[in-house]
Amino acid sequence: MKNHSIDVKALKRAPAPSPNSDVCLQVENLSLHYLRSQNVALHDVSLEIPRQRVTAFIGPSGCGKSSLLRCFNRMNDLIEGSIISGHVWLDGEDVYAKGVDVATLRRRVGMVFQSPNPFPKSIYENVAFGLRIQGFKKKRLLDELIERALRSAALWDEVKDRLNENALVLSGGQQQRLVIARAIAVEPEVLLLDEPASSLDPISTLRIEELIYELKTRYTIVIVTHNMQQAARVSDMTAFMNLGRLVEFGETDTLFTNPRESQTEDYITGRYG
Ligand SMILES: Nc1ncnc2c1ncn2[C@@H]1O[C@H](COP(=O)(O)OP(=O)(O)OP(=O)(O)O)[C@@H](O)[C@H]1O
Repeated sequence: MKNHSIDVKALKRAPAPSPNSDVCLQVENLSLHYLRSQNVALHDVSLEIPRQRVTAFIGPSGCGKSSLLRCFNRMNDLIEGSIISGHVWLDGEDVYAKGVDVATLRRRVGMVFQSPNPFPKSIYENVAFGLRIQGFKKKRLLDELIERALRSAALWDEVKDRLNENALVLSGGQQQRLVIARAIAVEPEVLLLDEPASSLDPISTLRIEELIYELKTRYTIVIVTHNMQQAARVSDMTAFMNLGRLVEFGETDTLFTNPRESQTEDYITGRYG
């Protein structure tokens, strides 16, 4: 893929941080600016995302939550005119280093968006998609891996007898679990969830939240949510952002019950703005 939008020169070389097995993603002095936008989207953000835990990004609309999430698998590369500086390290590897294979990075750091976006193909083919790209061809192995992914996404029992039906006939909640199955089929290390339940009804939302709880035993999960109750329910760590800055980051229980910063307190108590 042509990398036309990242100002690589702006990324100064920095020594790799010392490896820490509890930390999956390290973000260091990360700033991001979109040429088409007046505001700086991210301003000097530094934080460490713990491994196999759920980290939630909360904050008012436009504060940079999704932009930060997209830096983790270089989805911002796809936005022409994004200028980034600072560092993101995945397991000690610089995500923005010259020569990084972005397709491999995106396999390691999977992403699920707000609206379910299955391909207009069968349920089976949706989950097979990434596996085929990875070179899996044998039907028996594919069947096994697809069943495993659908079971992990708590969808197998609902679709096992209709794997050849078009994915678009599934309900919104089922489609979102299918997209999660598609992401986890290729065994990523990190799962980025950008408001994964915001278009779903309360029961489907609950299923996604239960699923997140189960998946964190195997994956590092980062979720963007507008729903503070959801952040409090599903996450271990929470980052509160405002105007492109990371205001506060800490254990979810502490951040919601005893925030350090008055801005955080104003936001979580609804006094913001
Ligand atoms: N593709 C883009 N092109 C130009 N500017 C953008 C683009 N995407 C986001 N921005 C700008 O970057 C800033 C941060 O946006 P971002 O979507 O990351 O915030 P957010 O906290 O996720 O918002 P929301 O909660 O409303 O989804 C905003 O000022 C936004 O207008």
